[in-house]
Amino acid sequence: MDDATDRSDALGIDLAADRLTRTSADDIERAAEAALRPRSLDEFVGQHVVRDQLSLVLQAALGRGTPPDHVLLSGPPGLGKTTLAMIIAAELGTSLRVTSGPAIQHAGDLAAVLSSLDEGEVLFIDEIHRLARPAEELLYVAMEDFRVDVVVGKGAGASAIPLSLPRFTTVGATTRAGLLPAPLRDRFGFTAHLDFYSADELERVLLRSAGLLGTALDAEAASEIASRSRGTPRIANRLLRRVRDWAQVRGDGSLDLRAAQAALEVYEVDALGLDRLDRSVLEALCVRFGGGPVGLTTLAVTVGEEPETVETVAEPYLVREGLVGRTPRGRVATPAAWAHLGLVPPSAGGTLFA
Ligand SMILES: Nc1ncnc2c1ncn2[C@@H]1O[C@H](COP(=O)(O)OP(=O)(O)OP(=O)(O)O)[C@@H](O)[C@H]1O
Repeated sequence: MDDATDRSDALGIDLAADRLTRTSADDIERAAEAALRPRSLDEFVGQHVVRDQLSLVLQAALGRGTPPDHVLLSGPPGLGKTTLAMIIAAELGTSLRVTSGPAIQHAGDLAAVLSSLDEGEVLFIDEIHRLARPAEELLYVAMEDFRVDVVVGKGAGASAIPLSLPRFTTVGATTRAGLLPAPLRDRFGFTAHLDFYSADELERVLLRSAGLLGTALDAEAASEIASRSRGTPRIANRLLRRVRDWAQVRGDGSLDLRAAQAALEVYEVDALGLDRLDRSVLEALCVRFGGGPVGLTTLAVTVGEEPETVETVAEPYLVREGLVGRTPRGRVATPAAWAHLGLVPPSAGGTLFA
């Protein structure tokens, strides 16, 4: 049994269910991530307000001996929503069942998951905004009344047989809270939004991860990687693994500033931490559309991505860094975007290199 499986088992995670929703390449990446996941609220770095609020919710529930209210976690990818769901189950001393909106094609799929839950379990629904409407409606009733209505037969002769469920806690995760219908949102007693991490917090994530990987990361290297991790622990951990590769293959094994800078150059992570997708979006905005405004769909087609990927993966960080603005007429490049690409905005003399 590998370390990741070991840790997952320790948290009672239903890996088999998780695998149903993942490709094998994702599995490998997730196994590497799993080994670095914090396992308790105390180990979870940053997000102080969310941690404090959640800790209260969990302690109160434990004190009462009843499952806590349903929890909704929103925020960009890689900020710790899945990790928090696992921590919630671990802190409650119960097991976690994992599924996702796209994995549930029909209401019957969800009914099957719900009816297999044990008392007090945590049901994690990743990408909950992508649940099909009939499944969503079934979930309303399950979350509120701990009941599913199993429909038997078709057409006029169909009837609903109520099936009561054990009390459980839903933890929903979404990168797009705005897409959740109000009736579903209202059924979560606690909602939290995870924000990008500061460089200091990411340094702590990195030093902790390096310790778990059994490597010594020096302070300068930690600071360099943190500043190029787009405020995201998943990216910080991924870059750390790439720096470790570089140090092992091309360096002398030390995870120092030289190794960090050289590896980040090989992997085309620029000074702001922008990756290829971020830069394609900026370049399309500035070079192709003269700085905008341009609609999300057009922008996504230009960079060869789904609009949802551009909107949830690239855009939040570009907006936060002040490189892209969102206006009612579409996305616009800010002066900082032109400067970052080394270009001069058209009003200042055309899309020439500065
Ligand atoms: N607060 C944190 N402290 C330490 N490590 C963290 C923290 N948050 C996330 N991580 C690390 O980042 C990785 C990604 O986190 P996680 O899978 O929970 O993100 P997510 O928000 O669920 O992403 P997605 O929306 O893509 O599913 C985890 O493996 C974990 O090691």
